[in-house]
Amino acid sequence: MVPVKKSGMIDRWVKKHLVLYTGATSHPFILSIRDGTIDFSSFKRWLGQDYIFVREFVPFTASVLLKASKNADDSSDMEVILSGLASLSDEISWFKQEAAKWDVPLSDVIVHKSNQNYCRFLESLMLPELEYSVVVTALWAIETVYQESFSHCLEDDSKTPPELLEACKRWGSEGFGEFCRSLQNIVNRCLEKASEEELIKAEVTFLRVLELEIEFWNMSQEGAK
Ligand SMILES: Cc1ncc(CN)c(N)n1
Repeated sequence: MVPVKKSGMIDRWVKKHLVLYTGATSHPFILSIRDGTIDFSSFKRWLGQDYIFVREFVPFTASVLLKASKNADDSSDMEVILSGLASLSDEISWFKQEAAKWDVPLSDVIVHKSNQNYCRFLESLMLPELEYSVVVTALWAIETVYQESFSHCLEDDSKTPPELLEACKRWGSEGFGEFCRSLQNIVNRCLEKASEEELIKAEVTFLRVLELEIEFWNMSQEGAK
């Protein structure tokens, strides 16, 4: 008999919320990179705002790591999350280099409302009372939106401008995909054991991440409103 692979909660949620998920992972901003029509001023806007976001993302990821060290029932969770945290150091350096290349003064970036909302949401997830299963779901969702999005820009028939290939490879490459799959396995395992209340909280958190990611892409594409 062929063993039937039990699909995890994440697959079920992605199917259930496919419209919102696709909205975040195939946003017009990303599609404009993929088809080569992107307006470089949008890319520069995204660059400056995302630098601010990533700086906020560091303490959030550290807070997930702390919860993993206290609550994870598999010690390898800590190693996966630590590798993600460690790579953010390189990511910040990359943003600084890229900003210099594109003439984006990072010290003068005015934090856009959508970015402020997202950073505030990250702060709310750092509260100690928030369960590990909920915050690791958020970490998975945040990383996966970038992974899926940028991987579209590396597909064979994409016309991604050469100047943007490095950015696309940072998140769209197989290595980052492997990291996201490891996070997905952690989330599925945590959710299998979660209470009904925790499951609802994790699903709501997943949906909020998708909404905030869409708003972030909208801001990058449309500019400050
Ligand atoms: C808004 C946003 N979302 C996700 C990522 C990937 N760490 C990011 N850099 N920025």
